[in-house]
Amino acid sequence: MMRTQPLKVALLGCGVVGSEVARIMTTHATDLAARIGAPVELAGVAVRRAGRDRAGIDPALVTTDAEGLLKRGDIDVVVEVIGGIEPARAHILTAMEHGASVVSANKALLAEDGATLHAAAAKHGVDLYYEAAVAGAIPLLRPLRESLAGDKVNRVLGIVNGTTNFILDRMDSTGAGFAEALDEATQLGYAEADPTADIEGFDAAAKAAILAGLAFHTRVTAADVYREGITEVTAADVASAKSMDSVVKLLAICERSADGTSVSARVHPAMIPRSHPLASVREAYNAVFVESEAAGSLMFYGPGAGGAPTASAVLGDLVAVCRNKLSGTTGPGESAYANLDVRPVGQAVTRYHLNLDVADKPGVLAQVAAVFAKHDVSIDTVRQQGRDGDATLVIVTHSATDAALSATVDELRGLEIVRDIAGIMRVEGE
Ligand SMILES: NC(=O)c1ccc[n+]([C@@H]2O[C@H](COP(=O)([O-])OP(=O)(O)OC[C@H]3O[C@@H](n4cnc5c(N)ncnc54)[C@H](O)[C@@H]3O)[C@@H](O)[C@H]2O)c1
Ligand SMILES: N[C@@H](CCO)C(=O)O
Ligand code: NA
Repeated sequence: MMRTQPLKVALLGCGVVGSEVARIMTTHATDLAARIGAPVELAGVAVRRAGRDRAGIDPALVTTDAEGLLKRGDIDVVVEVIGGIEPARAHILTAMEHGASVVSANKALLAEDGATLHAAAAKHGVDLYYEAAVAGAIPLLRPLRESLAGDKVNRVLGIVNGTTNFILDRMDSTGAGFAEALDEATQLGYAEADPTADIEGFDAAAKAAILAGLAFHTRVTAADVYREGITEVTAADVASAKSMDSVVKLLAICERSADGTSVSARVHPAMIPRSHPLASVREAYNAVFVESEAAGSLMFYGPGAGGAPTASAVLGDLVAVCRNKLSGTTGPGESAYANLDVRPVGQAVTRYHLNLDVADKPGVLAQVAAVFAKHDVSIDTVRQQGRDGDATLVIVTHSATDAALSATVDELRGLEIVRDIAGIMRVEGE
């Protein structure tokens, strides 16, 4: 039976995502009502600046007083698509205190202080859903939170930032340098005016924290995630990867340790073989592998950004929390019972690629190999390219800790025969 009394929705923020949420709520109102079991009504839209023409939105609903809207007392669900930490956090807490469930796309806030929001949701008996916060439209958090709740996830590995994937893809396909590829991403509207959060890896690190928390039932914040962006990736690095039939991708990697007692999360550029499924993720798409004990490897792929795709995830959450409201229940809350240690990256092991410019004379290879051996870094392959008396050694190691590799590089730099070390990059996916 369809309830005739509508569920009231307050929209906070009416930018790229918010305007698409409002549009779909209007154009798909009949279907949404049928799926929920009650109509949903846009009861208010909080914006930063009033007076703008917002297509399809009744100007009478628009307010700059978000707190006033939330304190009215008749709002059932709040959709937060402002972004950033404050005032988004304050608004979400006010909404929950007044009995509203919350749908948010705010990865920065969830990764910094998800615990406070989850605690408030539990205290006030409301929902907190945020599928749009990671990998946009791709259903990923619900599968982790619900579909895989009976399995044991060991690893989550993926491309979770569209802007940087677009830049690296262009560098690979055209040979462009980083700055040139960033310009193109900006012109095409992929990169924001201030692209720092994307290119320095903050956006991906926030997403990695959220993924690790859900995957391992452990609180992981953005500060726990090791982070390197792509600003140091050069055309030469990409060319070097190409010569090894590999591509450079910005990866988010969340792992359970072999003994199962700790987890780690890291975001950094890495070389992966061109044959790896993540290598074929082009332009601004996202893709995430989830490796779990019983299910094996699952791959999630699709648009990770953009107004309409992100709104799709928001609307899916909206339907879910409205259904819960109607049936007087809430969905799963925070699951952090495992409380595993979160390891620093220095202890995480990966393979490394590096280019050493060395003098081309007898004994050089042995001296270089001795330094690797001294720091317990085992060499997998060495390829030598000669150049007028000098040579470049392209070295790929077996798995080593970041700390061991750094110590190796430091000592190599001190050798008289080593002219330069470049292209230091992790190697994943083999
Ligand atoms: N755009 C995407 O592709 C995408 C994808 C996934 C998640 N997200 C997340 O969605 C959220 C919104 O992103 P967006 O791309 O729509 O950003 P946006 O900048 O286009 O929109 C945010 C809107 O909020 C408004 N705003 C700022 N402060 C406000 C306040 N105090 N009260 C009311 N409104 C206020 C701004 O004026 C702006 O219109 C962010 O958390 C973002 O990380 C975006
Ligand atoms: N800036 C983000 C938006 C989606 O979260 C990206 O490029 O992936
Ligand atoms: Na998603």
